[in-house]
Amino acid sequence: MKVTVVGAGAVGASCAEYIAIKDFASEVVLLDIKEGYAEGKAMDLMQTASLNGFDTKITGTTNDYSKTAGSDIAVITSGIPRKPGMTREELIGINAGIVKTVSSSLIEHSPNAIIIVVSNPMDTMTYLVHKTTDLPKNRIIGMGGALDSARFKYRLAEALGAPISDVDGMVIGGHSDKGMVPLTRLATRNSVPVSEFISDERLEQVAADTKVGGATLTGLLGTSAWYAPGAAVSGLVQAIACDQKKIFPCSTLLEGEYGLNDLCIGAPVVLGRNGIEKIVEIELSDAEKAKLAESAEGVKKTNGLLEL
Ligand SMILES: NC(=O)c1ccc[n+]([C@@H]2O[C@H](COP(=O)([O-])OP(=O)(O)OC[C@H]3O[C@@H](n4cnc5c(N)ncnc54)[C@H](O)[C@@H]3O)[C@@H](O)[C@H]2O)c1
Ligand SMILES: O=C(O)C[C@H](O)C(=O)O
Repeated sequence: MKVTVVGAGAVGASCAEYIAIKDFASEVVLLDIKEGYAEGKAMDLMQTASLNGFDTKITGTTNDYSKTAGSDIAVITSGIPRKPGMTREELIGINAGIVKTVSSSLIEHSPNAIIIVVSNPMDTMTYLVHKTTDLPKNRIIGMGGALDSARFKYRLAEALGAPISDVDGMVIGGHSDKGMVPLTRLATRNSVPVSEFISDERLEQVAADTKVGGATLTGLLGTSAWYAPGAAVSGLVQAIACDQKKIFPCSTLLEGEYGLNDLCIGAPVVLGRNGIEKIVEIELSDAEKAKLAESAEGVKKTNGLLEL
């Protein structure tokens, strides 16, 4: 199993590290446009192999896509991150050009690869890959919901005073400060609805904190987060590589599901060796449907800024 990660910056390197530590891939290729950077990150990571006990071979290259040839999975993290006070949508001007070039170079050398898009604004970048390549929809996956759901579970555990392993929950919708839809109604603590333990007001606060999870970290760090994003990407890569058939909320092209069309937005999907093997349609309440429709409007507005 060969995995390429384009962008050896904060998220790309974190994702490569988690993939290697889980030891399911034979090879991870890091590619960056900055001279020597991916090679340096790869060497540093390889020097953790004996310490962390993995055999995955990590190599780096400066923009040489021939080194990525034959990849089974390719992750796109290249692009600029936001700074405090910015929205993800403001990154579209620079990142759209990068994602378009990178996806075309990746596919040229790895025509069978499954592409995972991470660069922001992620739902729009995922849509851009659909619009500018001829890959089938199951092989284009946007990562956002897996991360947002991990943040939701963190906030839920905090509010409940419970261990995170006791908590389950999912965030669907757009990966944006306003567009996320944390499904509070369906969140559970060991199969019991969380509303049995905390007030509606506290649950609303959990949802609000989840939605600004990325912005909160950007304010603290001066740039956006990388550990949880990297771990979330590695989870998707592992589900595909190991044909796990796990459900994650991912940005996927909707063609009528949830009453939505012609956009990529977060919805639960089954991930296996063929990428997105099924879009799972869960019964939403009227309030949840309205929030998802509003989120979709926001994503479509950003998609409208693309020069297609
Ligand atoms: N979808 C998500 O949940 C999520 C989570 C975190 C970050 N992000 C996004 O991921 C992107 C990367 O974030 P980061 O913190 O790793 O940024 P970073 O600046 O640390 O790394 C980005 C890397 O991309 C490289 N790069 C730029 N143009 C390139 C090109 N054409 N080809 C190859 N490499 C190129 C840069 O040299 C840099 O090393 C940002 O757009 C950020 O907003 C998304
Ligand atoms: O917040 C950001 O800009 C990066 C990423 O989308 C995140 O949620 O951490």
